[in-house]
Amino acid sequence: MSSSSGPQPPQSHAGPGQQRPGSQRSSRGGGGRGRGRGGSSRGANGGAGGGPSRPTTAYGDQQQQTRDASGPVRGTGNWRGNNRHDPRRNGSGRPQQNGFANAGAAAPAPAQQVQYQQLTQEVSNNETPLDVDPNVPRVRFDSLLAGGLVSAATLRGVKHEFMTSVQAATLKDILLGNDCLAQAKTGTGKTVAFLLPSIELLRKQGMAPGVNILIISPTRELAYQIGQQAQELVAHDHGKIGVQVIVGGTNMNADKTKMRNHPCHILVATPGRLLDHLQNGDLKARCANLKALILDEADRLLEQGFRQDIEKALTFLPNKATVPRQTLLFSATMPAAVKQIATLALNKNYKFISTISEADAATHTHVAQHVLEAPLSHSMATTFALIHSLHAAGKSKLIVFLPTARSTQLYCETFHNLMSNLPAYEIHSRKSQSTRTKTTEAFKSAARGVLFSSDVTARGIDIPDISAVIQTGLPMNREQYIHRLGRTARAGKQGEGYLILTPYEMFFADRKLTDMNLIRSAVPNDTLIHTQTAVNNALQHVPAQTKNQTYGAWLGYYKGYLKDFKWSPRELVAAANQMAQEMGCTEVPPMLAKTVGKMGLKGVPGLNIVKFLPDGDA
Ligand SMILES: Nc1ncnc2c1ncn2[C@@H]1O[C@H](COP(=O)(O)OP(=O)(O)OP(=O)(O)O)[C@@H](O)[C@H]1O
Repeated sequence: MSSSSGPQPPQSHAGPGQQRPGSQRSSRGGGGRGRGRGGSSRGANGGAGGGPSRPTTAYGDQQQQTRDASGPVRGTGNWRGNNRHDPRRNGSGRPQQNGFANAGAAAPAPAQQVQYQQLTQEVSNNETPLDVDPNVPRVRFDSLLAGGLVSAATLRGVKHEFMTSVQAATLKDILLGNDCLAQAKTGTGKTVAFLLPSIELLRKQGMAPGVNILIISPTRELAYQIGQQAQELVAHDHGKIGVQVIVGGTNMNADKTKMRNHPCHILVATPGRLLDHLQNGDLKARCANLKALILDEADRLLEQGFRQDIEKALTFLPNKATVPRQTLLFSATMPAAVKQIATLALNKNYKFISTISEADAATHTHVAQHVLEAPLSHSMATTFALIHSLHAAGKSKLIVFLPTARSTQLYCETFHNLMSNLPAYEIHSRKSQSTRTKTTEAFKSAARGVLFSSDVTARGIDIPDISAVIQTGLPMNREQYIHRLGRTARAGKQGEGYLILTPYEMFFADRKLTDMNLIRSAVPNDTLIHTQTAVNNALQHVPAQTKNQTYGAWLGYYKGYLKDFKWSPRELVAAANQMAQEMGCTEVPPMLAKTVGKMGLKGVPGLNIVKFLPDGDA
């Protein structure tokens, strides 16, 4: 391996004086192709440099107390492996051409770091009951009946006592039939906000044959969840109002049979499957009397990637001039660019309703948000050390978001080999839909565990009692960061957020999240050292196929950030090769020429281009 050109395929990484897998190797996971990135939200260049954070004694103290409570961390049955080395000794920064990280980059100033324990204390004293404005009297659901706004039949399905801000703020406009663009923070009850009055209108106006309300969701999991909530709201009607869900990854003929044989007044769909049915089934005819169109997570649906499907789907719906319909767009985030194109679906005189004032923070103020800077070689160890610390502190229902399906798989498989006392769950687009559904349901009802997830659960998913959300690697954009964070601290509950970035990814925290009051934190050095060695050992049991796929996906994802990182393609490949080495790959993972071509990396030195991939690597 030359120090100027990166590891040359197909040589082994372990040269003279270099580390062998499982000795002093360190690890981290990578990314892969994300589905459509929001160009507008991408950060400007900068922020590279920096290095591993200095350990905070305070976090260490907390860890110490944890140890006192739960036995010694080092050598406990929770962690496997006993090699020792200092994971920080390689430092971090730009990838060297030999694939090893730079040493000794600057650490963040200690003043920026915060005592972890003190922080949780402060937060728990600062309870915030749901998204409620203290200046506005809370509205009881049953008062809507007295006021003649909502019928007893509709209210019978509601299981809550008081309305949330967004439910109160949007009710009248929706009941009046106005088009609405509504924005409210994550976990504040937007689903009931659009379902309840829409169902009430359905009752008041009478149901027409076919689909009356069409709801579009960007993910399958969210579609099922909305379907469930709609079902709950109409359950006492004993099937008079039919609710159905159609999503990709399932049998289309089964959808058709169900729509033919059972009532389908409210249809929840993901964009691709919806379009398929509109183009290739009889759904267009079924929508002939459509009264309401609802886009949940509207900003995501109007972003590149989904927008074309939505635009196309709209062309199959009845002309609004002949069949008037109401359109509702809901989301926690509403970038200006989306507001501009919202008229694509909305009437010109639509109402914009937001329960987030301009001065208000985009996220819940009762959610402490931490940023941990860790070189790529220690991202995984930092993540797992953090999980361990949180678990030891009794915060044991966690979600870890990763940039790609493959890195999600790598983290989960490694975690399986590492922590035996906390169940791990894995969800991403490479899993079958039935597995995804089962995993979501199992994790929803679990008392504790770690869900490793790609962005398929980033938006809308309502999992009770998530103690903390960890985001490792670069989120697709600011909005996605907010939605992922929003999986915790829902419905007024407490929660914490952690963002683990490499020094060159720090531009995202520094430029895109300036208003979030991120707290610089660090995992204590001794915990990190211990975890790193355990991770190295655990990685030896992860199949080469997972590592190879993680490598390819990482290149695909981070290729889009070269400008932000101020990297050349060669530096990108060098960083990927370094990652492969640290994962314990014995050679640079193979890639097909056509894949490399699609990524725009043709001719970049350091890649291992092969004619055929090993079995199963595709
Ligand atoms: N009026 C209410 N009072 C108390 N809890 C409520 C109320 N309305 C909804 N909830 C609960 O709040 C939680 C979050 O609701 P929901 O999933 O609709 O939030 P959301 O605003 O759509 O979140 P996201 O932006 O993440 O999609 C759910 O568990 C729901 O049952």
